[in-house]
Amino acid sequence: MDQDTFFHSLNTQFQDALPFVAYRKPNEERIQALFQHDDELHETKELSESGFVFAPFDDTSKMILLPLAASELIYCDGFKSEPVEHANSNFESALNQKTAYIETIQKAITAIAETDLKKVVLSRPDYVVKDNLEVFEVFKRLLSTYKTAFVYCWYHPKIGLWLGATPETLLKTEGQRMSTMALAGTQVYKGTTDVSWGTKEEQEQQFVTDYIVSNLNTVVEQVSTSERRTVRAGSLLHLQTQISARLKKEYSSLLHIVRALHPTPAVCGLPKPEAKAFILKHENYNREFYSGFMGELHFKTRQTRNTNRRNVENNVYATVKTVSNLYVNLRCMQVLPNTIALYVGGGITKDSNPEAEWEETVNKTSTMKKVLF
Ligand SMILES: C=C(O[C@H]1C=CC=C(C(=O)O)[C@@H]1O)C(=O)O
Repeated sequence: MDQDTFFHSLNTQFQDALPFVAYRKPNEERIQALFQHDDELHETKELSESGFVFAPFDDTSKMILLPLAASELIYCDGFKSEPVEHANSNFESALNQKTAYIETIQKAITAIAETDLKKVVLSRPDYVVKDNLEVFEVFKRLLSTYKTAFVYCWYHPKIGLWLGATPETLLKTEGQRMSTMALAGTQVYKGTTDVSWGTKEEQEQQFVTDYIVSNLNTVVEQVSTSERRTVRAGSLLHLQTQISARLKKEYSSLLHIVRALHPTPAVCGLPKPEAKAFILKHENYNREFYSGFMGELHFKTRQTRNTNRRNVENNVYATVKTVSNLYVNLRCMQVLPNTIALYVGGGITKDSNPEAEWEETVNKTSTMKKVLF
């Protein structure tokens, strides 16, 4: 489908107040959209259905599903990126937001010194006042600006409207293979990925890798980890380790694996229960879908393989694979009446400097502010 028809269909679905998601996976050309036929709110408890899941941070709250069986799937292959002028990224944050955030960071540093807590990811909403947001123009700007991210626009009339461009994969599964990543540590991109990292960032990222590997050990086998490398996410850099493994037969349900991972110490902390309790007690707002996860559940992909060049017709083997692609909902915004809520956070450890942690969240808001106008 061409770009104009694709965006026209999205607009019609939105005007009709019907649920949809439009998204592009990292480094891919194709934008896909799932249009649900009615406005029913579907929930998934087991992650066993085919469709698009949108799950909150709090793993005791409802995971929303746009079921493939109740939706139409459309594609756009020829999206033309447009140069984006990033003029308006300097929206000011209220001063009292800063004071409150720094106080919470200080409480976290004290808790880390005095209890078993080793790392906690604190976050905050940042509000931008804006009337009549041109949602699909913002979505196009996200698509044009963040090619290596998972870029999405998700809507359900009974839940709300979210957009984002996240650098973090939660989980990919294809048949018996799975992969994930440990992403943490942040610095501003200054023209090169050849940078050095402080001990705080290296330790923070190592916590995430160790946690993922040890938690996965119960549900997978043959775990392998890549070298740690620096990756770019828009105007920021992070440390990343890729982790892959084979699913154990008895644990190959997606829910088992997601439970072993989500919420990872990249968005929650360590130990997980203590970090989560700290967040729920001290953050003073509801994260909802920020730092939750989202993506394709059990999509069937058909792969053809040619085994004999001479007799093509009789030797094309088609295998149908079931794949799931889930991403952590970071660098995202929620569109509210006359206001946009941007959500940003960062990992706090014993070595955190509160002022620098505040600055890190300010830098993270720029991912979204750059595409607002
Ligand atoms: C929690 C966020 O980022 C996570 C992912 C990468 C680096 C992070 C950090 O440096 O703290 C965070 O763990 C966010 O962007 O809101």
